[in-house]
Amino acid sequence: MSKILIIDDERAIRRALREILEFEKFDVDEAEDGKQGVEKAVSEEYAIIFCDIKMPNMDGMEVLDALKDAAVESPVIMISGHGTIDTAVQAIKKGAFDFIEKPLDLNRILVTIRNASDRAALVEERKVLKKTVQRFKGTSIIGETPEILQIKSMIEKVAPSDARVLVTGENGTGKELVARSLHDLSNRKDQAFIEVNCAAIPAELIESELFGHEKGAFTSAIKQKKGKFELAEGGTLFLDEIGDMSASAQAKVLRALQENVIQRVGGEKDIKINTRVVAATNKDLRKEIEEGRFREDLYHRLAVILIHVPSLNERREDIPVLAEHFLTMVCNEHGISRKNFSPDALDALKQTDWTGNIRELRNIIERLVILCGETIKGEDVRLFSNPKTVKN
Ligand SMILES: Nc1ncnc2c1ncn2[C@@H]1O[C@H](COP(=O)(O)OP(=O)(O)OP(=O)(O)O)[C@@H](O)[C@H]1O
Repeated sequence: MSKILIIDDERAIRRALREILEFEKFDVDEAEDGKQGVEKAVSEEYAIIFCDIKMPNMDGMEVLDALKDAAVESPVIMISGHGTIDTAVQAIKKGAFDFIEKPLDLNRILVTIRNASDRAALVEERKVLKKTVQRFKGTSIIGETPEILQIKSMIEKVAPSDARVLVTGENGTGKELVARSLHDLSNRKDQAFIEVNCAAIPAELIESELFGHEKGAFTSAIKQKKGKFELAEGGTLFLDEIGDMSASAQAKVLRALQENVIQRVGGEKDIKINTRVVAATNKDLRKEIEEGRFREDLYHRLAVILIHVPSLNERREDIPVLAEHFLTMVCNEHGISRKNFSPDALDALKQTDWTGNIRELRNIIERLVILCGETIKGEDVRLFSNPKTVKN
């Protein structure tokens, strides 16, 4: 239920407004002077604020200024008496949403509330968009160790070419982030980036997933479907966990890469494709080849450029900058003011054994943000990260 704040020194006005608003199923809060009103508006989020213009000590205009300084975004509706209409007009110029006049008119109040609610919904939408943009921005590759700087420079060099790239590294090291950066910095950036997790799709479905199928190709193929190679036309196809692909799918992917054509399952027509392939694996593909599980010819087609992402334990110097980055990101996502790390918290994070790499670091920071106070301390890290993994 939306909450509305009434700031007015006159109890009778507060009571009358409250009755109207509660009848309309709003949750109502009151403040009997400007100072108390500002305090409430800063500490709690209100859908709408009603504020009297003429009040002793802090008047409505001063309240408006204070709310603006505190970046309170709730629409403010001024309550104006006979002598204050001019001031009410000034208030609108200053950013108040609207004003109502005493004596209170039910219809006028309801119309104003409806308009303000629409505005509040827009403000909310803008906040969500802002967070999404921040999250998206947060996907740039963070790190300053020589290993990461080398990866970034490699991405910049390789991205604009159409060369295929094989990204290797343990789970959670940032392989997908590398693949996305390659796409974002390429001439294909305005076309699709399509991801296929080869390990997550059952062997019997992977071919249809990658190449599509014709109607009737198999029992459940009730209509024709395009595969990911076609959907990524002009863009980038990211084949994640390629080391888990079945032998028969490997043979078909090889043909697609050699000839730049595919055939849908159950189809006979060759379809030309212009799709850049970036693949990733946490497996040692050389070993997979030796043991007969991965085709060497496919390996050479995929690994024109090799980018290896080191584990987080191999680049502990990046932990503070990554931790600060995730702290900002997580606080924004949760809509709370930014917390901070004490120096010993950063030391404790640096000493932790990160078997799950950056994904695990991000998760632990989210846990710390939710569970700890304003300043996250070393003892918090030891308590809330997996205790067995902290090195002494
Ligand atoms: N250098 C980095 N800077 C900022 N964020 C990163 C970095 N590396 C990884 N991340 C973040 O860590 C998480 C895991 O990264 P990503 O999914 O790219 O790893 P992955 O190696 O592809 O994992 P998996 O092998 O399990 O698929 C993501 O949220 C990603 O945005």
